[in-house]
Amino acid sequence: MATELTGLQVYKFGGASVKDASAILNLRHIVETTAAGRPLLIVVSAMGKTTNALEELMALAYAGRDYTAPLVRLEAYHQEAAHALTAHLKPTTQTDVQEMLHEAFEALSEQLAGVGGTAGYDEQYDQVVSFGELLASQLIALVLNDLRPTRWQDCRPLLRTDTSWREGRVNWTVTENNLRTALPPLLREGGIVVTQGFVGGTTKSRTTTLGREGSDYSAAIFAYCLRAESVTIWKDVPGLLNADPKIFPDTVRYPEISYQETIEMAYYGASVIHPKTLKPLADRKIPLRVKSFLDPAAEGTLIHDCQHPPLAPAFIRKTGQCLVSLESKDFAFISEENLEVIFGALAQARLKINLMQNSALSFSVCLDGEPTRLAQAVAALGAQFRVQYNEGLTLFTVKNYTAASVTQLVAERTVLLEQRTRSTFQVVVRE
Ligand SMILES: Nc1ncnc2c1ncn2[C@@H]1O[C@H](COP(=O)(O)OP(=O)(O)O)[C@@H](O)[C@H]1O
Ligand SMILES: N[C@@H](CC(=O)OP(=O)(O)O)C(=O)O
Repeated sequence: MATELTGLQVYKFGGASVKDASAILNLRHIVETTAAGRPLLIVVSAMGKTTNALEELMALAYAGRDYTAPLVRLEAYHQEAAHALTAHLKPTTQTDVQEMLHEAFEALSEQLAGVGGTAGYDEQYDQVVSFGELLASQLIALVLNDLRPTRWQDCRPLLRTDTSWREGRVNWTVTENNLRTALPPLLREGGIVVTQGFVGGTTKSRTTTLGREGSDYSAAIFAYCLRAESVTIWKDVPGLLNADPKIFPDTVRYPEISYQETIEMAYYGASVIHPKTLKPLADRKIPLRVKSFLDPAAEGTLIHDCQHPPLAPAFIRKTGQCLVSLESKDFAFISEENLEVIFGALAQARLKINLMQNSALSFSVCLDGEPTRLAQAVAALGAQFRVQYNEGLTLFTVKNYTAASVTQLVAERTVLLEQRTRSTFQVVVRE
């Protein structure tokens, strides 16, 4: 029976914020100083680059190659963090951490040893790659339990997805019902629950993942289903900026921004927030804060249902793009019938269109350059169309562009395709 829970905060900590012992102690400090006495659900990602390491292990195991060295490295990385935490934990917690790591790595070794056989690659990938979040969430639950009663919750029996391996689609009805039954009793009276981002489970108790960088989305799923008061995602940046500071100099922070603007930025590729995160939050008008785990007292960005004056132009860079041009072999115009065939083949290959443009005889699409999927689409279209493509390109999008921002962007870059609406400028370039 579902019971109401009021005042729930959801905190999401990504890989960078839990990458080592000092990051985990910083997380504990944030919880201690910002969430005292309130029900708190913490969603965590795998530590640092663990998901990449697990992907590598999976690929080696599947290819029947030796994966001992990277597995030892991954265990040593987690052990190093546990070791550095020792002085900060109660003796019983230290023992619990050691036992947890031992059991988790035994289970991972067993899983890797069983890779192969009849199940497909993607299904087995999910069983292996989910370990990062399972490990990190258990470690953090133990560390926080020294501070305040904290429960670790395996999200797999609760967050129900279908069997779209590596991109599990959420069954919202079942998930909402499960979460609203299981979590409120654990969260009442200031309790903390720590669970995993990125991970879900099927009806048959198989593990699924929600797509790379999907932990932000997990936080939104939990918040939506539990009708949270707010979500905070803790990042290594001061908030949502008008561009990635690792790529663009002189960025500015948006103190406040609407769901709609943010959804568009995420859609165009602003990697700070997973694109699926905003819709569930907007549907229930749950505010999303982006805050810096390096400066938790700073204001950050508030994303919510609001009106605001025009924002400073936002620059978004998406690398690894492929520009495909299709021309009908019989010189026929690009017609609706042709487009139906083209879109059908792209959808079949699960390729995502980032930009498209048509002229009388040719149709161009800019896609994420996923080689296997691209080859599948090209093979399907090759009989009917002359297919040409350029790989290794970059798609820039400028939202709320000005003439000066566009001039600056295209200067000294080879432009292959350009498009603009009243608010958005997009250009495919070779850098
Ligand atoms: N518009 C933007 N504003 C802020 N950060 C951005 C933006 N676009 C891209 N980023 C990048 O997003 C990174 C944070 O996101 P991410 O690495 O996914 O965090 P985590 O994995 O810790 O959740 C920042 O370090 C920054 O380089
Ligand atoms: N660990 C997963 C999920 C995730 O969202 O991670 P992060 O929050 O560090 O982006 C990944 O790397 O894809």
